[in-house]
Amino acid sequence: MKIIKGNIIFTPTYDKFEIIKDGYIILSNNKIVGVYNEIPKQYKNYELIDYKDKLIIPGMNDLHCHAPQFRNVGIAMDKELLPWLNDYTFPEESKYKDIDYGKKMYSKFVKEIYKNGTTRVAAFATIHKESTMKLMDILIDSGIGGCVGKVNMDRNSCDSLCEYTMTSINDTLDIIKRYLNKSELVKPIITPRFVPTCSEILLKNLGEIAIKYNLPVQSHLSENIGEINWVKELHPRSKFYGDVYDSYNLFGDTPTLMAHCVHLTDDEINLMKTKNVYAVHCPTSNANLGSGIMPIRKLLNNNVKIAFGSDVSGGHSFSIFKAIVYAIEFSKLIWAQNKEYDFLTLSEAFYIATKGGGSFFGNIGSFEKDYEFDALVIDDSDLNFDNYSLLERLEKFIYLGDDRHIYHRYVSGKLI
Ligand SMILES: O=c1[nH]c(=O)c2nc[nH]c2[nH]1
Repeated sequence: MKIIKGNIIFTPTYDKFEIIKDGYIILSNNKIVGVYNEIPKQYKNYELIDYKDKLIIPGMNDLHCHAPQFRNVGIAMDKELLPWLNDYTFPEESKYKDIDYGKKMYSKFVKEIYKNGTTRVAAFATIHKESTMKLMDILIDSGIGGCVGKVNMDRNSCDSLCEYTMTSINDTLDIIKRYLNKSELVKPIITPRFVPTCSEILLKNLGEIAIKYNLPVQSHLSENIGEINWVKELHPRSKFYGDVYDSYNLFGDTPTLMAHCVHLTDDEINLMKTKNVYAVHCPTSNANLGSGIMPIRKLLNNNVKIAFGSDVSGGHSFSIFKAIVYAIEFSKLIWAQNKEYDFLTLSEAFYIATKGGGSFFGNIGSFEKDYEFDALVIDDSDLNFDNYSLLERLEKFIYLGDDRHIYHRYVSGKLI
């Protein structure tokens, strides 16, 4: 048992912050027993870690990013999705055939997400088996939790990234066998890159593997109009983009993340809701690649699960705090044009970054009883120069802070 003391802030629900000044979080192993104003008598003698006036908040969950695009973060944003993939992204990802390059760049990537307060991540690797396993090992060593996908693509890619279908399937199976039980915190995830780069036979096999091993799925959905039209051409009988994944058991038959979701049809939204498919909102990427703005209020009104993704390197920031800010700002731009859709509040965005995204991994992202203790300790002393309330301090840190304000990071009860 352990006791953590400080100014505790979290969002059990979308609509409100729970704030406990000088409060106590009681931990039993990696899980939360409760949050209290005073230490209950029976716990008085346990070890206490006193963070004094610092803020203690849940860790950030990044539910969509591309680790092998590390080199390209902050550059090469002058094109829309499909030419951007061909001209900048695929050439960079091809380099991960070289395991030493993979090791070097994946180490930098993991350091960067660690710095920015990400405690759980869902990451795309590349098609390359050896480099993908390196990324998994580096993540395991870092203490950050999450899942990593070997990317599958066997058509419509450059030669260096176009796999033989059977190689794609066998390499995926090999990684699953090696990593399914290697770590409690880092697991494999089935990762068809997106419909245009996956043949039907590949999609069919990946759906079967996901179900057989009960593995989650991650991919891209309805990000860009050119991409959506291409999917229509490739699959003329499908009702909408997500219907292609659905027909191969890759749309909610196991827990599923679909990144972007900018241009969804109403039927697609309904299916996402019915099958509990997460829409992963990647606001900076959607802006940088000119894809559009995810209609977040419409999705929330339709009870679709939402998480945030940094989507590096379409996105230029590793910080999920920045995703919170951009998501709020973009929702205000939509609201300014159409008052039918209320903008996102701070508590809603904070909930999405913590408990919303965390729910993909289990009881993660809140300080309620039985949640795993994933947390950030924030030292905002240089931002806290007047009589700000605790909520104002959090807001100021979210808008103005950076990794230098993150004093400690916990994942599943362990200081990392
Ligand atoms: O933003 C994106 N980044 C990618 O790497 C990608 N691949 C397919 N679709 C994609 N969208």
